[in-house]
Amino acid sequence: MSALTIFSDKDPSAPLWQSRDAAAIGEQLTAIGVRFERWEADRDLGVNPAPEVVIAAYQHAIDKLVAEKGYQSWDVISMRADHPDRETLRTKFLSEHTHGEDEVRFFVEGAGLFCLHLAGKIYQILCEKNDLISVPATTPHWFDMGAAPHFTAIRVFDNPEGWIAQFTGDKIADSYPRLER
Ligand SMILES: CSCCC(=O)/C(O)=C/O
Ligand SMILES: [Fe+2]
Ligand code: NI
Repeated sequence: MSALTIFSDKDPSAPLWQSRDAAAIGEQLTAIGVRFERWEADRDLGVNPAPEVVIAAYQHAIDKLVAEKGYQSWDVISMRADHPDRETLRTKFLSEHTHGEDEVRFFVEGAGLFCLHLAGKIYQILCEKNDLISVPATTPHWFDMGAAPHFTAIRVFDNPEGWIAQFTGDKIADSYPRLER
């Protein structure tokens, strides 16, 4: 079940607010300009699907996003507990960063923790299968896939090159809870 936990960005010791209720989560995230919706990730992908398989299975969802917002490229990120690059990638995404475009992700398997740093608060969003999230461009954030990652997400970009990030150099992520799994 997806979840949202909000902290002050000055105090990681106790959450200010927490919920697993979809409507309540949606309300909080809409208030800060984050799109969060439950879509249907109902296609059978088999075990460890290749990116082409994921794209083909969810072309209808990609087409919908492209028609809505004119996105220009997309890819698939899939991580498993035995992936040889899991630690390197976990460390990279755990560094606070921004993008010059909205961060649009559709989770079609597993889960990951998005952490947004905005308006003096940290919004930790546990995204799970079926969740579509769009984080506004320039929002400082980090992402935790956990020590034993298991997720597949479609990433949709507003530029032909794909994933481009600017790291803020802020070590704030080190003080906040990580994905517990
Ligand atoms: C579920 S996609 C996570 C990796 C990524 O693309 C990103 O920008 C994290 O912040
Ligand atoms: Fe990001
Ligand atoms: Ni799975």
